[in-house]
Amino acid sequence: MIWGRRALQHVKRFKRLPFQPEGLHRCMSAATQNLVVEMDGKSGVAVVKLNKPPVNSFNLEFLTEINILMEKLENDKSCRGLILTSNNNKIFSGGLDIMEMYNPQPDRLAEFWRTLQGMWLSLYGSRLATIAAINGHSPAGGCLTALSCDYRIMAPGFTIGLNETQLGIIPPFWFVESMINVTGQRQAEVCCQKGLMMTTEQAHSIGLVDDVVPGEAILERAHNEMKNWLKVPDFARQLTKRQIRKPTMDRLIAKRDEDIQNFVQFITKDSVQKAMGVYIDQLKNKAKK
Ligand SMILES: CCCCCCCCC/C=C/C(=O)SCCNC(=O)CCNC(=O)[C@H](O)C(C)(C)COP(=O)(O)OP(=O)(O)OC[C@H]1O[C@@H](n2cnc3c(N)ncnc32)[C@H](O)[C@@H]1OP(=O)(O)O
Repeated sequence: MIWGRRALQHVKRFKRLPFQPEGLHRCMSAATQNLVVEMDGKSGVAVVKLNKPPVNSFNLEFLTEINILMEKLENDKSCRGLILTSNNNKIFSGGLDIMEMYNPQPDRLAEFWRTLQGMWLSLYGSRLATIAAINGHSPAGGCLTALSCDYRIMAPGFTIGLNETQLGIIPPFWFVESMINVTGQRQAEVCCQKGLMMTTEQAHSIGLVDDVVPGEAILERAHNEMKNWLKVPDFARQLTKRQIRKPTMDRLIAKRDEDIQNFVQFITKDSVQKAMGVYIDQLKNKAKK
């Protein structure tokens, strides 16, 4: 588990999650209730439901909460698998909280990005078998989160993609590499450059999604798939995953500060702030209609 020093400082502001590995437990975060965790001590599978209305967008506090939980699961020897889904059956995650990037305080903006890097590093590099049960729309940061898992199951009728270029934003190299590593270079070139939001079926056809299952059956399917992953001895699976993912992770670890600086410089540009203001107005007006 890889932690930024500043992220750890931030973590101290949150209460510890009352995590109990034995038996079936439902544990709500004492701090914000943004995560619903169901841990089955018998199978060693934790189901984590994103539960931050209205759209499970990732702000600094939510990312920190996820990082705390990931650390707990990583350290819990009885936990072997993680199924990540949403408590909202229409939206898996709306991606990064746009309000974190609009009129930001530079220090908080940098901390926000470092914490997102931490979330990606911990999920992408997790020793756990990880399955995303994508039961709703999953743009941008939502797509990145799904891409960080080992396997993706998606319900029909929704959209997914790294749509940053459509918003005039450049997806960072680790977003793009996550896509390349799942879909291959050619498909990643097309969908990242064009900022495509794909239907479930389109995402399935390019390998971004491994399986398409109706929303009501998605968790059952995820549990069945998890059983297959957990038939493999943990040690062999974990080291193989590490071998495959390490070069991508190492590239971000080596450039973490530079990546934060690029992000802060880019987001605080007047032109980017102006475009973001227009985009937020469009979102809010759409919501009013
Ligand atoms: C070198 C260079 C390096 C540069 C490096 C820069 C890298 C940046 C990388 C960025 C990654 C990202 O994830 S950027 C974020 C990208 N995400 C998006 O664009 C998603 C936008 N949202 C949507 O498409 C939709 O809202 C969707 C999630 C499908 C849900 O649709 P619905 O119709 O169900 O709901 P809506 O009515 O639209 O939204 C409900 C409310 O939630 C708000 N809302 C929706 N998405 C939100 C979001 N992401 N953040 C905050 N708030 C959001 C709306 O404004 C509404 O607020 P009220 O009106 O107050 O109720």
